[in-house]
Amino acid sequence: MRERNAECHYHAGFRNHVSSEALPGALPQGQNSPQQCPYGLYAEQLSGSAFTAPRSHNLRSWLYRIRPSVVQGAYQPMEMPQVATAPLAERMPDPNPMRWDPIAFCAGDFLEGLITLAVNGDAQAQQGCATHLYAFSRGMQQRFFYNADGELLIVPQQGAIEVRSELGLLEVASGEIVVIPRGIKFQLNPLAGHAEGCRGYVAENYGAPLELPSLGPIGSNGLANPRDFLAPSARFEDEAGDFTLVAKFGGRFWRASLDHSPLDVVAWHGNYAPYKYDLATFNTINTVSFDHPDPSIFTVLTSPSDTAGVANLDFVIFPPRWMVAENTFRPPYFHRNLMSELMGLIHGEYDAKREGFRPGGASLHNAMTPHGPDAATFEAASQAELAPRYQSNTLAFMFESRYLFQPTPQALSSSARQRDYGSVWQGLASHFTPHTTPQFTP
Ligand SMILES: O=C(O)Cc1cc(O)ccc1O
Ligand SMILES: [Fe+2]
Repeated sequence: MRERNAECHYHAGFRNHVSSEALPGALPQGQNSPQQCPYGLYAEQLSGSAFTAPRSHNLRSWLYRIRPSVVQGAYQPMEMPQVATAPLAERMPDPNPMRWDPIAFCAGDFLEGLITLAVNGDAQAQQGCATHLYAFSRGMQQRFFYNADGELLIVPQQGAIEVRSELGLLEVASGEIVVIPRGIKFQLNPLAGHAEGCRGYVAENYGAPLELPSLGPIGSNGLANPRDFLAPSARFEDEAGDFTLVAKFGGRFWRASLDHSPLDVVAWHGNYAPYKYDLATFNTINTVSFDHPDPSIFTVLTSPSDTAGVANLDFVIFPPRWMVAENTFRPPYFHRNLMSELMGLIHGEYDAKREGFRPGGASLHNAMTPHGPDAATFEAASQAELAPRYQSNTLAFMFESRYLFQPTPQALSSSARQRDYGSVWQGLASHFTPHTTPQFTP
């Protein structure tokens, strides 16, 4: 039976090896594939890495389920035209800075409310990512989904969601994130009481699974601490009916019929599972002397590429924090970077932009495109009194990648696009005074 309002139970720790059972004794002891599993369950291994990946990166879970996943109809192609995959048919990345207002809510479910903003890399080469926006208002009902093209990093901006997954239930509010690994079947619904609409951002990571960044000289604690990541406990549905399993595979959507709920895993063990994380638990580190450090100090999770230190995808946040830097222009500096930056705002205001960057909106600054504080921010921060100040009412984030983001045709032509975005810097006048004597402050 479906347990609608069951409590969520979590296992704490990043990518821990978890043993979880919804019925006592459902996990086989001492081995993975006994001749007969407890309760008449089927054993099925789900691997998220090559079998031969180094142990530190080896990901797999053993699922003990009512029916094995092979019990399903044939896959048929289906249309989902608003969701795109890299590479796009026409390759023409654009160096212009771009910004979008929040998109409108659709009356449908999570999949119908998903729109691709920009993509990079090549999904089949397992490089790069897609960035999507979602805005939906109803549950997936009889539909379930898995993504063979990448793992999903979901950033709710408005409205709490529930993720009913094969490995258990996660409830995720705005200010939290959830990561659903490649291949895991799930259903994403508004959490009860959030039917007014759910909106947020998704990074579909084609590359190496997200991991915690190394801390270098910071030491053994700080930034996102492993204990704050939560994986769900086993929880199953033994339900017959007409269900549809939607798969994203090779850049296309497919559907297969099912006569039972695919969320029928009674017990599991392993280290391949969805997880959630509350961004408020991020241990923010910043200067206590002068200057504005690079935003890599705010990295929550990173998907490394084959080149050390050059990420396939970084997930970076700009959380509430104390600003204490002395004799410093405190907001983000003007810059041109190798890495390409796609930003979103969960709530409040972002300190580089006075107006126009709205919660639920997005901005894009591709490699080497100049950007930074808008003219109003520059003028105000150049004159501001530099007392210690708590920067509250803010939670922005960045999907940062070594690969150029290419907006989709629908993002380029969208009415949500702010076509005059570049004008936010054009009021920056010359203040050059060549005939005065500079005042150096040590
Ligand atoms: O462009 C941005 O707003 C992101 C950003 C923030 C920051 O503090 C320094 C560099 C940077 O790219
Ligand atoms: Fe930037």
